Amino acid sequence: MANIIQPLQHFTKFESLELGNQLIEQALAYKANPALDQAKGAGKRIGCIFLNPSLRTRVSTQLAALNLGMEPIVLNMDKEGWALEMQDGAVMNRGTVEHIKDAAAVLGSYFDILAIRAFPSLTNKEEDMSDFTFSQFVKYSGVPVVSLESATRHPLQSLADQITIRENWSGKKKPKVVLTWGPHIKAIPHAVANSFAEWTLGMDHDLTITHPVGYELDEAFTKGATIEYNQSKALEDADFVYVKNWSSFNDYGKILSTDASWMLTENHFENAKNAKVMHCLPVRRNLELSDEILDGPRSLVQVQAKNRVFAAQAAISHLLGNK
Ligand SMILES: NCCC[C@H](NC(=O)CCC(=O)O)C(=O)O
Ligand SMILES: NC(=O)OP(=O)(O)O
Repeated sequence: MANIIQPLQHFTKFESLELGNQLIEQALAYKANPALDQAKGAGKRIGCIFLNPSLRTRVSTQLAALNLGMEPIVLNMDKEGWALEMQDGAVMNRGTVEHIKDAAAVLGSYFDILAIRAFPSLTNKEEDMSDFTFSQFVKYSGVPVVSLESATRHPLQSLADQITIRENWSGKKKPKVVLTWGPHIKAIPHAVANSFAEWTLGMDHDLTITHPVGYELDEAFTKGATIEYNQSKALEDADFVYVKNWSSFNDYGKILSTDASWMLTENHFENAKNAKVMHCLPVRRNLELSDEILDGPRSLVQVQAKNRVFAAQAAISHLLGNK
Protein backbone atom coordinates (compact mmCIF):
# COMPACT_ATOMS: atom_id res chain seq x y z
CA MET A 1 0.00 0.00 0.00
CA ALA A 2 1.30 3.46 -0.85
CA ASN A 3 2.33 5.67 2.07
CA ILE A 4 -0.19 8.37 2.88
CA ILE A 5 1.60 11.70 2.53
CA GLN A 6 0.37 14.33 4.94
CA PRO A 7 -0.49 17.54 3.07
CA LEU A 8 1.91 20.40 3.82
CA GLN A 9 0.75 23.59 5.44
CA HIS A 10 3.53 25.65 3.79
CA PHE A 11 5.87 24.96 0.86
CA THR A 12 9.29 26.13 2.03
CA LYS A 13 11.76 23.22 1.85
CA PHE A 14 12.48 19.60 0.95
CA GLU A 15 10.28 17.31 3.05
CA SER A 16 10.71 13.67 1.99
CA LEU A 17 11.65 11.40 -0.90
CA GLU A 18 8.01 10.29 -1.16
CA LEU A 19 6.67 13.82 -1.43
CA GLY A 20 9.54 14.79 -3.75
CA ASN A 21 8.59 11.96 -6.11
CA GLN A 22 4.90 12.82 -5.89
CA LEU A 23 5.58 16.49 -6.74
CA ILE A 24 7.87 15.57 -9.65
CA GLU A 25 5.26 13.19 -11.09
CA GLN A 26 2.48 15.75 -10.64
CA ALA A 27 4.61 18.44 -12.31
CA LEU A 28 5.33 16.15 -15.29
CA ALA A 29 1.59 15.46 -15.60
CA TYR A 30 0.98 19.23 -15.67
CA LYS A 31 3.75 19.66 -18.24
CA ALA A 32 1.98 17.13 -20.49
CA ASN A 33 -1.39 18.81 -19.88
CA PRO A 34 -1.24 22.24 -18.18
CA ALA A 35 -5.06 22.41 -17.99
CA LEU A 36 -5.36 19.07 -16.14
CA ASP A 37 -6.65 20.67 -12.92
CA GLN A 38 -8.07 23.87 -14.35
CA ALA A 39 -10.97 24.01 -11.86
CA LYS A 40 -8.98 23.17 -8.72
CA GLY A 41 -8.22 26.76 -7.71
CA ALA A 42 -11.44 28.34 -8.97
CA GLY A 43 -12.54 31.24 -6.79
CA LYS A 44 -9.18 31.33 -4.96
CA ARG A 45 -6.43 33.94 -4.99
CA ILE A 46 -2.70 33.78 -4.49
CA GLY A 47 -0.73 36.88 -3.51
CA CYS A 48 2.85 36.93 -4.81
CA ILE A 49 4.87 39.30 -2.65
CA PHE A 50 8.33 40.32 -3.85
CA LEU A 51 10.85 42.08 -1.62
CA ASN A 52 13.52 41.55 -4.34
CA PRO A 53 13.73 41.44 -8.15
CA SER A 54 12.60 38.43 -10.18
CA LEU A 55 11.83 37.37 -13.74
CA ARG A 56 11.20 33.60 -13.71
CA THR A 57 9.67 33.23 -10.27
CA ARG A 58 7.35 36.18 -10.81
CA VAL A 59 5.99 34.98 -14.15
CA SER A 60 6.07 31.19 -13.64
CA THR A 61 4.16 31.40 -10.34
CA GLN A 62 1.44 33.49 -11.96
CA LEU A 63 1.19 31.10 -14.92
CA ALA A 64 1.03 28.13 -12.52
CA ALA A 65 -1.85 29.74 -10.59
CA LEU A 66 -3.71 30.57 -13.82
CA ASN A 67 -3.30 26.96 -15.00
CA LEU A 68 -5.12 25.92 -11.81
CA GLY A 69 -7.90 28.44 -12.35
CA MET A 70 -6.62 30.61 -9.53
CA GLU A 71 -6.20 34.37 -9.67
CA PRO A 72 -2.68 35.67 -8.96
CA ILE A 73 -1.97 39.20 -7.76
CA VAL A 74 1.62 40.47 -7.59
CA LEU A 75 2.86 43.09 -5.15
CA ASN A 76 6.40 44.37 -5.58
CA MET A 77 6.57 45.32 -1.95
CA ASP A 78 10.12 46.67 -2.14
CA LYS A 79 8.99 49.34 -4.62
CA GLU A 80 5.21 49.63 -4.27
CA GLY A 81 4.53 48.87 -0.60
CA TRP A 82 5.24 50.96 2.49
CA ALA A 83 8.66 50.57 4.08
CA LEU A 84 8.24 47.63 6.48
CA GLU A 85 9.28 47.50 10.12
CA MET A 86 10.36 44.01 11.20
CA GLN A 87 11.42 44.52 14.84
CA ASP A 88 8.91 43.68 17.53
CA GLY A 89 8.18 46.61 19.83
CA ALA A 90 9.95 49.16 17.63
CA VAL A 91 9.17 52.85 18.12
CA MET A 92 8.51 53.70 14.49
CA ASN A 93 9.84 57.23 14.45
CA ARG A 94 12.33 56.68 11.64
CA GLY A 95 12.08 55.45 8.01
CA THR A 96 9.70 52.48 8.34
CA VAL A 97 5.99 53.17 7.86
CA GLU A 98 4.15 49.88 8.42
CA HIS A 99 4.83 46.97 10.77
CA ILE A 100 5.08 43.46 9.31
CA LYS A 101 2.45 42.37 11.89
CA ASP A 102 -0.12 44.61 10.27
CA ALA A 103 0.93 44.20 6.65
CA ALA A 104 1.15 40.38 6.76
CA ALA A 105 -2.19 40.06 8.58
CA VAL A 106 -3.89 42.26 5.96
CA LEU A 107 -2.38 40.24 3.11
CA GLY A 108 -3.44 37.02 4.82
CA SER A 109 -7.00 38.30 4.94
CA TYR A 110 -6.96 39.05 1.19
CA PHE A 111 -5.53 35.75 -0.07
CA ASP A 112 -5.98 31.98 0.23
CA ILE A 113 -2.25 31.43 -0.30
CA LEU A 114 0.66 33.86 0.00
CA ALA A 115 3.95 33.46 -1.83
CA ILE A 116 6.95 35.46 -0.60
CA ARG A 117 10.42 36.33 -1.89
CA ALA A 118 12.73 37.63 0.82
CA PHE A 119 16.51 37.52 0.18
CA PRO A 120 19.12 37.55 2.96
CA SER A 121 20.94 40.67 4.14
CA LEU A 122 24.27 38.81 3.86
CA THR A 123 25.40 40.98 6.78
CA ASN A 124 23.45 39.46 9.72
CA LYS A 125 24.18 35.73 9.63
CA GLU A 126 21.99 34.75 12.57
CA GLU A 127 18.98 36.63 11.26
CA ASP A 128 19.46 35.26 7.73
CA MET A 129 19.88 31.67 8.96
CA SER A 130 16.59 31.92 10.85
CA ASP A 131 14.87 33.19 7.67
CA PHE A 132 13.74 36.10 9.79
CA THR A 133 11.82 38.19 7.22
CA PHE A 134 10.18 35.20 5.55
CA SER A 135 9.18 33.75 8.93
CA GLN A 136 7.50 37.01 9.93
CA PHE A 137 5.13 36.64 6.95
CA VAL A 138 4.42 33.03 7.92
CA LYS A 139 3.83 34.02 11.55
CA TYR A 140 1.50 36.95 10.96
CA SER A 141 -0.37 36.10 7.73
CA GLY A 142 -2.19 33.02 9.05
CA VAL A 143 -2.47 31.41 5.58
CA PRO A 144 -0.39 28.81 3.70
CA VAL A 145 2.87 30.33 2.42
CA VAL A 146 5.01 29.35 -0.58
CA SER A 147 8.68 30.33 -0.62
CA LEU A 148 9.66 32.24 -3.76
CA GLU A 149 13.27 32.18 -2.41
CA SER A 150 14.00 32.95 1.20
CA ALA A 151 17.34 33.75 2.82
CA THR A 152 18.19 30.04 3.09
CA ARG A 153 16.27 28.18 0.37
CA HIS A 154 14.68 28.32 -3.10
CA PRO A 155 12.42 25.24 -3.14
CA LEU A 156 10.48 25.98 -6.36
CA GLN A 157 13.80 26.28 -8.20
CA SER A 158 15.04 23.05 -6.63
CA LEU A 159 11.86 21.19 -7.54
CA ALA A 160 12.20 22.42 -11.15
CA ASP A 161 15.83 21.25 -11.08
CA GLN A 162 14.84 17.77 -9.88
CA ILE A 163 12.15 17.58 -12.58
CA THR A 164 14.83 18.50 -15.14
CA ILE A 165 17.21 15.82 -13.86
CA ARG A 166 14.39 13.23 -13.94
CA GLU A 167 13.51 14.11 -17.55
CA ASN A 168 17.11 13.98 -18.71
CA TRP A 169 18.31 10.77 -17.07
CA SER A 170 17.53 7.31 -18.37
CA GLY A 171 20.63 5.53 -17.02
CA LYS A 172 20.34 2.47 -14.79
CA LYS A 173 22.83 3.78 -12.18
CA LYS A 174 22.30 6.89 -10.10
CA PRO A 175 23.50 9.98 -11.97
CA LYS A 176 26.61 11.74 -10.65
CA VAL A 177 25.54 15.27 -9.82
CA VAL A 178 28.14 18.01 -9.25
CA LEU A 179 27.46 21.43 -7.77
CA THR A 180 30.26 23.79 -8.73
CA TRP A 181 30.93 27.31 -7.52
CA GLY A 182 31.40 29.83 -10.35
CA PRO A 183 32.96 33.30 -10.14
CA HIS A 184 30.91 36.48 -9.59
CA ILE A 185 31.66 40.10 -8.78
CA LYS A 186 28.91 40.53 -6.16
CA ALA A 187 28.12 38.90 -2.84
CA ILE A 188 25.42 36.37 -3.74
CA PRO A 189 23.03 34.42 -1.45
CA HIS A 190 23.44 30.76 -0.50
CA ALA A 191 19.77 29.84 -1.00
CA VAL A 192 19.96 28.25 -4.46
CA ALA A 193 23.06 26.22 -3.62
CA ASN A 194 21.69 25.15 -0.19
CA SER A 195 18.39 24.12 -1.66
CA PHE A 196 19.90 22.31 -4.65
CA ALA A 197 22.07 20.28 -2.24
CA GLU A 198 19.14 19.60 0.09
CA TRP A 199 16.85 18.35 -2.72
CA THR A 200 19.54 16.44 -4.64
CA LEU A 201 20.62 14.53 -1.53
CA GLY A 202 17.01 14.14 -0.42
CA MET A 203 16.09 12.61 -3.79
CA ASP A 204 18.90 10.09 -3.18
CA HIS A 205 21.35 11.22 -5.86
CA ASP A 206 25.15 11.21 -5.46
CA LEU A 207 26.29 14.78 -4.97
CA THR A 208 29.79 16.22 -5.19
CA ILE A 209 30.28 19.87 -4.28
CA THR A 210 33.33 21.77 -5.49
CA HIS A 211 34.43 25.30 -4.59
CA PRO A 212 37.53 27.25 -3.59
CA VAL A 213 38.66 26.96 0.04
CA GLY A 214 36.55 29.21 2.27
CA TYR A 215 33.31 28.69 0.33
CA GLU A 216 32.04 25.75 2.41
CA LEU A 217 28.24 25.85 2.60
CA ASP A 218 26.20 25.31 5.78
CA GLU A 219 26.53 21.60 6.62
CA ALA A 220 22.85 21.52 7.50
CA PHE A 221 22.26 21.39 3.73
CA THR A 222 25.31 19.48 2.46
CA LYS A 223 25.64 16.56 4.91
CA GLY A 224 26.11 13.42 2.82
CA ALA A 225 27.74 15.20 -0.15
CA THR A 226 31.37 14.70 -1.18
CA ILE A 227 33.34 17.95 -0.91
CA GLU A 228 36.15 18.13 -3.50
CA TYR A 229 38.24 21.29 -3.69
CA ASN A 230 39.80 20.30 -7.03
CA GLN A 231 37.21 21.25 -9.66
CA SER A 232 38.59 19.10 -12.48
CA LYS A 233 38.61 16.04 -10.17
CA ALA A 234 35.05 16.79 -9.09
CA LEU A 235 33.89 16.98 -12.71
CA GLU A 236 35.25 13.53 -13.67
CA ASP A 237 32.39 11.36 -15.01
CA ALA A 238 29.77 13.94 -14.02
CA ASP A 239 26.29 13.51 -15.51
CA PHE A 240 24.82 16.83 -14.32
CA VAL A 241 26.86 19.91 -13.41
CA TYR A 242 25.02 22.68 -11.59
CA VAL A 243 26.79 26.02 -11.69
CA LYS A 244 26.18 28.64 -9.03
CA ASN A 245 28.01 31.43 -7.29
CA TRP A 246 27.63 32.02 -3.58
CA SER A 247 29.45 34.22 -1.10
CA SER A 248 31.38 32.81 1.85
CA PHE A 249 29.22 31.30 4.60
CA ASN A 250 31.95 31.08 7.26
CA ASP A 251 33.29 34.59 6.60
CA TYR A 252 29.69 35.60 6.16
CA GLY A 253 28.75 37.39 2.94
CA LYS A 254 32.36 38.00 1.85
CA ILE A 255 33.85 37.52 -1.64
CA LEU A 256 37.05 35.50 -1.15
CA SER A 257 37.80 34.63 -4.79
CA THR A 258 36.95 35.73 -8.31
CA ASP A 259 39.28 33.14 -9.90
CA ALA A 260 38.23 33.03 -13.57
CA SER A 261 39.59 29.49 -14.03
CA TRP A 262 36.46 28.24 -12.18
CA MET A 263 34.22 29.42 -15.07
CA LEU A 264 33.25 26.35 -17.09
CA THR A 265 34.22 26.14 -20.77
CA GLU A 266 34.30 23.08 -23.07
CA ASN A 267 37.90 22.44 -21.90
CA HIS A 268 36.57 21.57 -18.46
CA PHE A 269 34.61 18.58 -19.79
CA GLU A 270 37.46 16.38 -21.06
CA ASN A 271 36.56 13.71 -18.49
CA ALA A 272 32.79 14.28 -18.52
CA LYS A 273 31.93 14.11 -22.21
CA ASN A 274 28.18 13.66 -21.74
CA ALA A 275 27.66 16.00 -18.82
CA LYS A 276 24.68 18.36 -18.92
CA VAL A 277 25.02 21.82 -17.41
CA MET A 278 22.41 23.54 -15.26
CA HIS A 279 21.99 27.05 -13.85
CA CYS A 280 18.95 28.65 -12.23
CA LEU A 281 19.34 31.97 -14.13
CA PRO A 282 19.83 34.90 -14.22
CA VAL A 283 23.41 34.14 -15.29
CA ARG A 284 26.20 36.60 -15.91
CA ARG A 285 27.58 35.33 -19.19
CA ASN A 286 31.33 34.88 -19.50
CA LEU A 287 31.75 35.60 -15.79
CA GLU A 288 29.84 32.72 -14.13
CA LEU A 289 29.41 30.57 -17.22
CA SER A 290 30.75 30.82 -20.80
CA ASP A 291 28.66 31.53 -23.91
CA GLU A 292 30.13 28.34 -25.33
CA ILE A 293 28.45 26.22 -22.63
CA LEU A 294 25.23 28.24 -22.33
CA ASP A 295 24.59 28.19 -26.09
CA GLY A 296 25.84 24.63 -26.62
CA PRO A 297 24.20 21.19 -26.45
CA ARG A 298 25.07 20.60 -22.78
CA SER A 299 22.90 23.41 -21.53
CA LEU A 300 19.63 22.63 -19.75
CA VAL A 301 19.02 26.18 -18.52
CA GLN A 302 15.98 26.85 -20.71
CA VAL A 303 14.42 23.51 -19.74
CA GLN A 304 14.91 24.37 -16.07
CA ALA A 305 13.28 27.77 -16.55
CA LYS A 306 10.31 26.22 -18.37
CA ASN A 307 9.92 23.62 -15.62
CA ARG A 308 9.50 26.42 -13.07
CA VAL A 309 5.87 26.74 -14.23
CA PHE A 310 5.09 23.08 -13.56
CA ALA A 311 7.04 22.97 -10.29
CA ALA A 312 4.98 25.91 -9.02
CA GLN A 313 1.78 24.33 -10.36
CA ALA A 314 2.52 21.07 -8.47
CA ALA A 315 3.39 22.92 -5.26
CA ILE A 316 0.32 25.18 -5.32
CA SER A 317 -1.90 22.25 -6.26
CA HIS A 318 -0.53 20.34 -3.26
CA LEU A 319 -1.37 23.23 -0.92
CA LEU A 320 -4.88 23.45 -2.41
CA GLY A 321 -5.36 19.85 -1.29
CA ASN A 322 -6.90 16.82 -2.88
CA LYS A 323 -10.48 18.02 -3.21
N1 LIG B 1 16.50 33.51 -8.04
C1 LIG B 1 17.64 33.16 -8.73
C2 LIG B 1 18.89 33.77 -8.23
C3 LIG B 1 18.74 35.02 -7.45
C4 LIG B 1 20.00 35.55 -6.84
N2 LIG B 1 20.84 36.08 -7.89
C5 LIG B 1 21.32 37.32 -7.86
O1 LIG B 1 21.09 38.03 -6.92
C6 LIG B 1 22.14 37.77 -9.05
C7 LIG B 1 22.44 39.22 -8.98
C8 LIG B 1 23.47 39.68 -9.97
O2 LIG B 1 23.99 38.91 -10.79
O3 LIG B 1 23.79 40.87 -9.88
C9 LIG B 1 20.72 34.40 -6.13
O4 LIG B 1 21.74 33.95 -6.61
O5 LIG B 1 20.21 33.96 -5.08
N1 LIG C 1 15.76 31.40 -11.05
C1 LIG C 1 15.03 32.40 -10.52
O1 LIG C 1 14.50 32.30 -9.42
O2 LIG C 1 14.91 33.49 -11.31
P1 LIG C 1 14.28 34.89 -10.89
O3 LIG C 1 15.17 35.43 -9.79
O4 LIG C 1 14.32 35.70 -12.14
O5 LIG C 1 12.92 34.65 -10.38
